[in-house]
Amino acid sequence: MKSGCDRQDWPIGVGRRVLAEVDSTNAEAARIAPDLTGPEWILALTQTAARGRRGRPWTNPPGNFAATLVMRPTESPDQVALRSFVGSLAVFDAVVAATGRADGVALKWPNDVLLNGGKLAGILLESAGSSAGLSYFAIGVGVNLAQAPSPDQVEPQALRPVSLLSETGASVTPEAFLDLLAPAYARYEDQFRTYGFAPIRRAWLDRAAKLGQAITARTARESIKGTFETVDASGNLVLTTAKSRHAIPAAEVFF
Ligand SMILES: O=C(O)CCCC[C@@H]1SC[C@@H]2NC(=O)N[C@@H]21
Repeated sequence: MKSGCDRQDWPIGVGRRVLAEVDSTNAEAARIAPDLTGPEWILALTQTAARGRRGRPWTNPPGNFAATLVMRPTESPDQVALRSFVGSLAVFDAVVAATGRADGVALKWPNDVLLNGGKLAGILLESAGSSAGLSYFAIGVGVNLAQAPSPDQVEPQALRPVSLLSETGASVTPEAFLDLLAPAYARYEDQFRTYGFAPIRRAWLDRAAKLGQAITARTARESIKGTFETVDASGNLVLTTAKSRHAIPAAEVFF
C-alpha cells in the first residue's frame, strides 16, 4: 500500500483547501467559482448537507472522503459532461494506489466506483452557465473510506454500499486519499485535453462492470433491459435489445 501523502506529486497550479465542516463541497465550489484563479480541490472533513445524484441526499459519515474539484471550463458543455468519466477513472486509480490491488474494483456507468460488487464511491458533476458557455464546473467525489451507509439509507434496488476499510482493511484518511486522487485526476485531465475522449473511453471500458451482460437502464420515460454493448463517443450508454439499439444519455442503471 502506498503510504498516504506524497505531496510532491501534487499537481502544479492546482489549489487545495481543507474545511473542517461545510454544507456541501459542491455548494462551496459554486460559492468560490467567481473568484477562482485556477483549479481548486475543496476537501471537507464533515458535510452537513451533502448531495448525491438526482437530487438525493448523500450520507457522509466521519472518516469518509468528500471533496470537489472546481474549474473554469474552456470547452463546450458536452465536453465538460465527459469529465464524469475522467473523474471516475481518477477515483479508480486512487483506490488502487491506496490498496495496492485492482481486483474487485470496477466502474459502473456513468460514474460510480464499485468494490467487490458494492458501491464504494459516487461522483456528482455540476456546472453553471448556458450552452453558449459555462462559468464553472465542479466534480464532487464521495468515497466510503471508513464507513458505508446502511442499505436502508439507499434506494431499494441500489447496489449495497461498501467501504474501503471493511472490504480491504485499508485505513486511509481523507487527506491522504486526496493526495492520491488529485495527481490521478490531473493525469487523466491532461490526457483528455491532449487526445480527447477516445483514450478515456477505452480506459473506462477496460474497467467497466457488466460490459456485454444484461443490465437495466431506467430513464425518465422508460425502463430498458438489454445487453450493455458499449459507451459511445459521446459518453452515452449503448444497450441492445432483441428489437433495437439504444444510445442513452442519462439513466439510472441496475444490475
Ligand atoms: O449520488 C452519487 O452517487 C454522487 C455522490 C456525490 C457525493 C459527493 S461528496 C462531495 C461532493 N459534495 C456533495 O455535496 N456531493 C459530492
